[in-house]
Amino acid sequence: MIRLAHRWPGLVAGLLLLVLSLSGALLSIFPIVERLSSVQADALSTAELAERIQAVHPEVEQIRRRPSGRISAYWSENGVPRAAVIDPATGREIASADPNPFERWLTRLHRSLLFGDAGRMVMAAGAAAMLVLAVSGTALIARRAGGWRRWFSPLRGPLATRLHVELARIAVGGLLLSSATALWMTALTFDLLPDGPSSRLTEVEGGGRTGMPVAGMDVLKRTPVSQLRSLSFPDPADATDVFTLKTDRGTSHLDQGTGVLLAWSDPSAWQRVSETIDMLHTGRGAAALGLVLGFMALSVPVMAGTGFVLWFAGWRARPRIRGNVAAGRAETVLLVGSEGGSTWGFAATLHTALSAAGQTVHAAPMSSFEPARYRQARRILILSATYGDSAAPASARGFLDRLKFLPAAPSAALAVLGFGDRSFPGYCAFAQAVADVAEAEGWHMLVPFRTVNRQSPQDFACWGQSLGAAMGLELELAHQPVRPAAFPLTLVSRRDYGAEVQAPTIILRFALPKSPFWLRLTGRGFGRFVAGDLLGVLPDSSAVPRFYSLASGERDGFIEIVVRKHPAGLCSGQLFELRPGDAINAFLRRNPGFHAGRDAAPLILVGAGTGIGPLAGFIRANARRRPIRLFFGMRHPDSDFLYGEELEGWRRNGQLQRFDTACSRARQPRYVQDALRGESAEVARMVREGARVMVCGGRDMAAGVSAALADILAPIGLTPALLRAEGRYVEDVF
Ligand SMILES: Cc1cc2nc3c(=O)[nH]c(=O)nc-3n(C[C@H](O)[C@H](O)[C@H](O)COP(=O)(O)O)c2cc1C
Repeated sequence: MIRLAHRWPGLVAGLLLLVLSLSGALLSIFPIVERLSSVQADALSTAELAERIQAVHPEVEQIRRRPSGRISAYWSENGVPRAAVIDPATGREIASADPNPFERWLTRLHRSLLFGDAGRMVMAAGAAAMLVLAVSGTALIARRAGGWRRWFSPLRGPLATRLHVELARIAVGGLLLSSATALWMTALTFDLLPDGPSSRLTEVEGGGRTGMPVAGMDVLKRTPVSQLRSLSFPDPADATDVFTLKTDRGTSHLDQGTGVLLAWSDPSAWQRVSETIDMLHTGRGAAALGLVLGFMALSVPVMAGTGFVLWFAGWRARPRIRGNVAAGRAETVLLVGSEGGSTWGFAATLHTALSAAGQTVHAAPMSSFEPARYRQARRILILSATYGDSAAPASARGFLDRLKFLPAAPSAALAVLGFGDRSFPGYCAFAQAVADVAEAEGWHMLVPFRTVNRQSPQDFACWGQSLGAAMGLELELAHQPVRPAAFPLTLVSRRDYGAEVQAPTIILRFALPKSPFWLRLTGRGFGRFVAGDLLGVLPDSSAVPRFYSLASGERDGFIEIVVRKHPAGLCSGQLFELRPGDAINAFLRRNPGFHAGRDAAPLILVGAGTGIGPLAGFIRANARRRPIRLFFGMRHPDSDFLYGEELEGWRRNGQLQRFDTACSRARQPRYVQDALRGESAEVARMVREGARVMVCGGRDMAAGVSAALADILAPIGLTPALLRAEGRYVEDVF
């Protein structure tokens, strides 16, 4: 909803916003230029100023002072009205009082697009669009950052996103102010707000005398020029006419024969508010603020450009399903939960097969779930992946909550198919949770919950058969996984380990691929990454990627992974064949659940075998020298001590406080959990002081580490589960 409120005003009013912001930014320069070029006379009294001007121009009718301090005078010469900027020191004219024609044109363009009242209304609509964009943008930034307090937290994602959000979080305050004040000023222009003085002056008449010199009038002597707005002179031939003095405090009338104050009126509260708003919007009287707001307005063209690029990239990346029927007309509603996009491919295959069987099918992301719209639906089919600890993939965010809070289960029957990878501890856990909640809420299940491991076409075809049987259809789902978009990565170096202990392992280092600016802008480049993210490697004859934890971050300038050779493993087999100069096809997948973070909390890193990869990446990136302790398990120090030399170097220069190793095939075999127990007092102390524990390696090792940690933490009243709930115990297991 907020996203829609942000997208549409931006797309519809984009050009208008460009004109508004650019003209506004240029206009913000004039007040400061005027202020710097005006001769200031704030130390003078209004009486002295009026006397000097009257000495040079006896016919003077009015003196005005602008918020910049510029003084101008108005008089008639032979019946012709004249106006000039005045030097307050001499009372003489120094320049024409007419505004600069460019400034006048720009002001008209900014206020009304040069089209009078109709133009004013269009520009007001532009200001309203800007206000909606600023408010919705503020909410989106806070949501993205994870709360208001994290407003300036570091950003990730494509260049266009980062530019857009980075500028927005600096400029949004100024844009909110400029657009809200613009709307107020438009309302004033169209008389939609009251704007008169609080006590209306009744007709004031002089006492019938004339000729008192201005220099002698007490009120004018007591009014410093810094408070003056205007002084209107009376007609000397009309003894009832009076002086009118307008200052920051109000309006007064003076007898021209005695200088006596005849009447006074305060400005109304509305007037004061309107004047403040005028000042905030135009910078007149607050030139420096005006300039700051002008600078902020300059961010609008960049945000409009990047906003358009983001919308266009999202529109292009949206999965296209041919013949998708509207939600209200479909008998079958197909909801998809996907992060990397592969589940959409399965959904397209299912959509095609059901449509060919005569069904009307609507496919949509799970996040758009709204049962009230599915008026004709007889069944809802959910295909969903799982990411991390039972977490929802991107296109299914918020689904479970909406499911739980439905007033009643719909009459349509439900089928849930989970997509996942058995190597993760929470195999298909999110899809399973969806099926469990739906059953608990009383949904009728069309077929039992099933799963698809590693995008297996066979698992999918099998589920298709049971679905077809339940629907009374012949459903053959022959899915060909689509190869994800990948980048060629060239191998720079390889280091071999572990052959002697039957654990052949390599550390592979690839060059960073160079992506053109346009691809980086739209997020289609290789992307930014840190250690702990994943590299999806596509073996030559398969469309299904294998994921490896990254042992380096983008800042290191290379891509590094650690690979163990699996007997008959297709991908690891191909990686072991690589020689420097050879290339593979790979892509990046973010893994925020296993990042070291940028805070200073101490880290306890525990890994075995190839699990050292991301942990080594964290240590390498530890430029700030946060306290890190490493526990590393291997088979034999002479054979598979991965990163052995680097670890010693990192320890010497303070990036690593200490490391302990455990060797399972040494003379005294030990596992990494034994090393952890050997340091239990120190581990407990670090945890008590806020350390985070990060474990990477095989599932058995992770279970052993968890058990050891449970024993170590028991005396201080903590458990691994408690730490996990606080995000202080994370695992990356395989
Ligand atoms: C970072 C990451 C975390 C994952 N976490 C899990 C998980 O916890 N459980 C699971 O069964 N599968 C997990 N998977 C595997 C994906 O769910 C599986 O590959 C799925 O087919 C991807 O579908 P998608 O491309 O539509 O997102 C994970 C994959 C990645 C890359």
